[in-house]
Amino acid sequence: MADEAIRVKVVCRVRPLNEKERASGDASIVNFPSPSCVALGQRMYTYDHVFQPVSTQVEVYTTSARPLVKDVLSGYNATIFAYGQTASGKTHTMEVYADHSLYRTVCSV
Ligand SMILES: Nc1ncnc2c1ncn2[C@@H]1O[C@H](COP(=O)(O)OP(=O)(O)OP(=O)(O)O)[C@@H](O)[C@H]1O
Repeated sequence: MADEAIRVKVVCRVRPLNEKERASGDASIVNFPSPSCVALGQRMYTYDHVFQPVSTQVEVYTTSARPLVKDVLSGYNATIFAYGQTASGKTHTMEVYADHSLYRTVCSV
């Protein structure tokens, strides 16, 4: 199927370990064998794109949401939703404008 005909895209964002997790000595078991792949031990999961813990809000917005904003402004419908277990970073990813460069990016679409 041609890429433009694929109407649903799934991206995965892996958040960094938080302070509490680091303080308890937790270690990440997630590996990134390719830009679209997450590995948990022997299990591999493939997505349209994978954002590693170092990814920024700007990177996530630019890759995932910005094209849809353009489509919506052209009169098309689009939906973005976040799915994941509690504290996995859904709110952070959807709502946190942590730096001013993102705001500029949003404003300039
Ligand atoms: N990419 C990230 N970089 C830094 N901190 C993050 C990131 N993603 C999430 N966090 C932090 O992890 C914590 C949990 O994130 P968040 O509240 O977004 O999770 P959630 O999936 O919305 O949780 P819930 O389902 O319980 O509402 C927050 O303190 C948030 O600031």
